[in-house]
Amino acid sequence: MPEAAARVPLITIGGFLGAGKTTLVNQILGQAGGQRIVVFVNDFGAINIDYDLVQTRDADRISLKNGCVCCSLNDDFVESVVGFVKQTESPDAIVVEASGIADPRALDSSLAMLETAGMVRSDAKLYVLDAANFQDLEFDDAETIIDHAAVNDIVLMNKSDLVQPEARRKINDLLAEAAPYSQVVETVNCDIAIDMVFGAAPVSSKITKSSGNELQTPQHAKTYQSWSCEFDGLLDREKFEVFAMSLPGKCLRAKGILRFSDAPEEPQLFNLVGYRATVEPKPRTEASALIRFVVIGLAETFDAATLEASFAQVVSEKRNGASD
Ligand SMILES: Nc1nc2c(ncn2[C@@H]2O[C@H](COP(=O)(O)OP(=O)(O)OP(=O)(O)O)[C@@H](O)[C@H]2O)c(=O)[nH]1
Repeated sequence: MPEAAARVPLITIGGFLGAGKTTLVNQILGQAGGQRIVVFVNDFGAINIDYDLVQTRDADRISLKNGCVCCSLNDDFVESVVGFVKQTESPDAIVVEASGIADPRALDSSLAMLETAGMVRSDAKLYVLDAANFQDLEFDDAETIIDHAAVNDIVLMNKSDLVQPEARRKINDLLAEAAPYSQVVETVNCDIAIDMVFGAAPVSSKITKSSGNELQTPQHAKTYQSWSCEFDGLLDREKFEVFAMSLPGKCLRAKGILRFSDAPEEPQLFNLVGYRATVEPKPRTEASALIRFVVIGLAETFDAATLEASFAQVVSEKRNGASD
């Protein structure tokens, strides 16, 4: 069995839809300074957009597609981690970004297996909490977020730039009660030092709050549904803006890599979290030039057919493609 020090350090990143998990992955990669960090990305939905946004070379980002890591992907995940660790030049560290609907406890058994086999050293478990969106959540959703946050070593109270000190204090109070062993760090764009996350002694094993049932049969508190499309073409910017404004209330999260007919060579990154939408130039990666768009919502209110029809009105040119 490899020495503990020789095991590859592994951290996990959880957090609700749109909290800033991919932003955190890129913060860590930006501070890696030549170290090789392999990133596992588990988007919910058929198209893994976060994969495109993780700023590392293709071979070192692994998309866990077609499901949520807490439900269906643990075997693939374990096998893939083992494959990387056994490479002649194994990675310096591994980062796992769970999907925005995953229960952070769900990876515990896989991580325990990998640790027992001497493959990885499980470092900090991180949870990104969207301080801005938290204020708009219904009571049971807010409870779920706090419950999920509480089983992590470090909680990033992210988007601190968007909330008043009083709101931050309330969240801090809730976390102090529910997560006394977690370290809470207020962040903007998940600006945390890499030294804080690697080598940090996990404290989550001390946490007693998680119930045995949840550990064995992780369930999502709610049922989610997504609609996505991917094609080679262009969108009408004004029509897209009207479409985007119609989304809040119909979905929880939307994101996309878009190309508009007035600037086809300048791909844009669209993000909608709750009621907050942004469009900005897409960071450069080696990824594809196709338009990719994903909308995620609660199954009980989600209307994929209407979304698809509305989005079709926004397309000004389509060369080929597919949607789910
Ligand atoms: N104002 C503000 N925006 C932020 C901050 N952190 C992240 N964002 C924005 O929030 C949006 C969602 O960020 P992501 O990193 O994609 O969130 P995510 O958790 O990976 O999203 P999913 O994987 O879809 O669940 C993006 O538009 C980010 O630029 C922050 O601290 N402040």
